[in-house]
Amino acid sequence: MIRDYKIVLASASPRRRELLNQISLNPVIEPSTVVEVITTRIPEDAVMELSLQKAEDVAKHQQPGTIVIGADTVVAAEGKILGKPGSHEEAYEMIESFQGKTHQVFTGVTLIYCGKNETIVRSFAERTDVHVYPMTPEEIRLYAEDEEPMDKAGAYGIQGRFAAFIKGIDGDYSNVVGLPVGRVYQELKQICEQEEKA
Ligand SMILES: Cc1cn([C@H]2C[C@H](O)[C@@H](COP(=O)(O)OP(=O)(O)OP(=O)(O)O)O2)c(=O)[nH]c1=O
Repeated sequence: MIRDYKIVLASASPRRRELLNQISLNPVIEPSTVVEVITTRIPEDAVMELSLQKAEDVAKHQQPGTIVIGADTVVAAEGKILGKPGSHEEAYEMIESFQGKTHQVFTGVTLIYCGKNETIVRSFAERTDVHVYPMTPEEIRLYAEDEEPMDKAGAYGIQGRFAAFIKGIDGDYSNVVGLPVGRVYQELKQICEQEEKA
């Protein structure tokens, strides 16, 4: 059973911890300090790559019987991969580029099971399409000036004030907030089943 394992979340994101708490998992928080390196322009591959780097960094010093979760979220709009904005001006540009349109949010997740004699590594990526209402320059300015966009990929929080501009989504909501918890649970279950059979 999943609750027999120690779960470590290799992320400083409070949203990811809350999403795991929502499904009754209470991970130990150990954010990774790895320097993130992307070697691809394909968003699915980039987020899996980054999630693997974060999970591997934290898995190095775990006891047997631990499962480490690493994750990374980006927004893809008009062929560009957008992470967190570096300034309020950059937040404005990001939001301006996808107001009145549809963009994609990708979250990559890597699960590493540290066993006595073996290690199991599973990486996957989830995509959610997000449709945004047209916004006036004033609405964009007011939102981009706020602190809410500054620690979020694509410079918005669907769970926050930006909900006023969300027309709809196709895919998993929790994936946009930073962790596709349904998929994470299903993958964790498979690791536990694999380990219990061994
Ligand atoms: C698009 C979107 C992103 N986000 C957040 C999820 C992630 O926390 C963040 C993307 O940054 P990440 O680099 O994926 O994660 P992080 O820096 O918060 O944490 P760590 O590197 O330690 O794992 O953006 C929202 O909260 N709401 C949204 O609508």
